[in-house]
Amino acid sequence: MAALRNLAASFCKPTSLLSRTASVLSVSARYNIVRCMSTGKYEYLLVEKKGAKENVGLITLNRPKALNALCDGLMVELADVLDDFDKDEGIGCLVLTGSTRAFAAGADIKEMQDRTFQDVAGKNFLSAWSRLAANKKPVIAAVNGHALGGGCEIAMMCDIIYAGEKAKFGQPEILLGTIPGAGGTQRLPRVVGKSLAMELVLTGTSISAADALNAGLVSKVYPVDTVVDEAIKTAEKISSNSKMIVAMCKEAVNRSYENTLQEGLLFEKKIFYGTFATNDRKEGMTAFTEKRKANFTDS
Ligand SMILES: CC(C)=CC(=O)SCCNC(=O)CCNC(=O)[C@H](O)C(C)(C)COP(=O)(O)OP(=O)(O)OC[C@H]1O[C@@H](n2cnc3c(N)ncnc32)[C@H](O)[C@@H]1OP(=O)(O)O
Repeated sequence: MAALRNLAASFCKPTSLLSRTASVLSVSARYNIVRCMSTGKYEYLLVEKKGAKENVGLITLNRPKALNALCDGLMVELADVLDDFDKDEGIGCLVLTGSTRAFAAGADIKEMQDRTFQDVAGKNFLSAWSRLAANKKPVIAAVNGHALGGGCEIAMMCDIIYAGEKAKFGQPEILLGTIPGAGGTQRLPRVVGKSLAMELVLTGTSISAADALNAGLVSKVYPVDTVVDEAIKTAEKISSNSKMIVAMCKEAVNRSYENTLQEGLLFEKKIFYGTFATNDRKEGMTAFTEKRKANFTDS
C-alpha cells in the first residue's frame, strides 16, 4: 500500500502533472485525442514499481481488446510515463511488457486507415514514438505473444529483449500496403542482418521466439509465465549499479550503432575516462579492494 501511495504521490506532484498534461495536450491536440487526464490514471497503461527495493518501473501495455495496438493516446501516455520514471531517482531500470496474447500488434490500423499524406507527414505522425528509444534509463522488453509492426519496433527500441516461448516477431506492414515507420527497416537489419530483415519486411511473415533468439533479436527465451519476472530480476541487477555509470554505459553501447568502429572506440574511451570523475567509480574500486559491496550514490 505504501508503495502504491508513493507511486500515486509521485505521479500527482503538481509540476509532474502540469508538464504531463501540457505534453499530452500538445500531442493530443495534433491528433484530436480526446482523453480525460483529470483522474491521473492512464487509460492504456498499468504502471507499477517492482523489485525488493522498488527500484524497477514496470509498464504494462493495457489495451487488451485491440491486442495492445499502439494508438496515439497510448504512445503519448508511454512517453509521459517514461518522463516520470526518468525523474524518479529511486528507479534504475524499466520493464515494458504487454499481455500473454500480445506485446503489441502494431500501430493502430483503424486509427491510421483514413489518414492522408498531409496528416502523417504534416503532423509528424510517430513523433511521440522516438521518446522510448531516447530513454536514459535502460528498458527491458518482456515480450509474450504478437510483437508485430510497431510492436516489434518498440521492442527493438528497448535495450534488452526477453521473449516468452510463444512470442512472434514480425513486420507485416507490407501486407497493408505500407512499410515500417518506426525502425523496422533500420534497426532490424542491424540486429538480424540484411537477409532475414529483408525476408521479414518483404513477406510480412513473422518468426518465433526461438528463431529470434538464433538471429540475435532477443537475448533470452523463457516460459510464457516467467518472462516478466525474469525481466524484473535483471532490471533489479541493473538498478543495483550506479545509475550514472549505467547511463554512460548504455550511451556507449548505443553509439556502436551510429559510429564507425574507430569513432566508437574513441567515444568509449572518453566515457571510460569520464567515469574517473565520479564518486561511484572510486567507491566501486574501493569496495572491491576492501572486499565489501559497493554503496553507490549515483554521483
Ligand atoms: C508502426 C507502423 C508505422 C505501422 C504498423 O505497425 S502497421 C500494423 C502492423 N501490424 C499488423 O498488421 C498486425 C495486425 N493484426 C493482426 O494481424 C491480427 O490481429 C493478429 C495476427 C495480431 C491476431 O489475430 P487474431 O485473429 O488472434 O485476433 P484479431 O481478431 O485479428 O484481433 C483482435 C482485435 O484486435 C484488433 N487489432 C489487432 N491488431 C490491430 C492493429 N494493429 N490495429 C488495430 N486493431 C488491431 C482487431 O481488429 C480485433 O478487434 P475487433 O474484433 O474489434 O476488430
